[in-house]
Amino acid sequence: MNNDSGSKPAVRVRGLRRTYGTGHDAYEAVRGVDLDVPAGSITALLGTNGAGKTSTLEVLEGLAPASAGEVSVLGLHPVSDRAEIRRRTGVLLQRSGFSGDLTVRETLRQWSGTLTNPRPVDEMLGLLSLEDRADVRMLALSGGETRRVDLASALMGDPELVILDEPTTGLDPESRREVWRLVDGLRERGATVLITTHYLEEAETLADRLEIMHAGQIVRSGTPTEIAKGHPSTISFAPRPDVPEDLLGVRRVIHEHNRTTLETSALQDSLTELMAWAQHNEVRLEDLDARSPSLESVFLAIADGRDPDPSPLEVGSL
Ligand SMILES: Nc1ncnc2c1ncn2[C@@H]1O[C@H](COP(=O)(O)OP(=O)(O)OP(=O)(O)O)[C@@H](O)[C@H]1O
Repeated sequence: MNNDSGSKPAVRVRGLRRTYGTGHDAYEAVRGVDLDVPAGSITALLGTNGAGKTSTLEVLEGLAPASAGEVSVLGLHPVSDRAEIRRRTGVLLQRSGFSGDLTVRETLRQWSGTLTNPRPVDEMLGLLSLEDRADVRMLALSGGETRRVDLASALMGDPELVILDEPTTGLDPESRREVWRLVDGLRERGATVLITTHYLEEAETLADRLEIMHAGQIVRSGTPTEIAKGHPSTISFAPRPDVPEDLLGVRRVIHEHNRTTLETSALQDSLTELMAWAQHNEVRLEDLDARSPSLESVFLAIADGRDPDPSPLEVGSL
């Protein structure tokens, strides 16, 4: 693979805006996105439904023009240099564009004919565990199998940059893990990967960097640990309306119908005091759970508007 992008980001986006429709019907789906995808990294673009991830990717892929802003992909312009970018990039769209009449092998063979330096069809069939489906027509495949053919075609040209829009949606847990191994392997080959996903575990497992998008903007950037840092840890148990609210480190006590949750900035201190209170009052805390801040808690806070700092934040640079 010829990765000559040096230390420059493989993808650089500044002030990207994208509007659908015009006049009264205009809707701005992307509202000033800045994004760097470092060369050789796996970067995950995460977001709530309708956050603008696909709308952003479509501009990078040269499928749609930006309303405003600057975009460079492998140092090139997504529209005017589209042919060159396509040669060096593997793209997995959300929807497959292959005809249903051809078999899997015929589909990949046909696709292979459009590439400059394709990896062998049989190698791709093996890589995606599709050998025993090779002679089945595309229309007879399951959703997960179709997704794997799409992925095989995206990776066949041994691309420098791989853009994967929800690569594991519709896959069972085992196939999902296979795809993770495959994506991880791309990093070892020196490729740059930009992936969108709804699965937080996927983003945490795979990505070097996360970009969290909400309502058309990037609201958090950094490694999973950096992003979770600063968010509260939680201690929760079966409902206890009598639990003291002034335990060391506790910022907030949430009483829900089936659970009491303490948010704390000092997990061990709060837990120690809670246990002392429980012992002193002979209280048994049923279904006790204590956890450090997770990407999930940050994501949920963003999704339901509880994000303590909704302004764009470059956590990684702190
Ligand atoms: N062709 C279109 N015309 C008008 N609005 C659109 C169009 N395509 C997308 N949108 C709107 O733009 C917003 C962003 O959509 P987009 O598909 O980019 O989000 P997403 O982050 O990829 O969402 P999801 O995770 O649900 O796939 C949504 O509110 C969507 O309804």
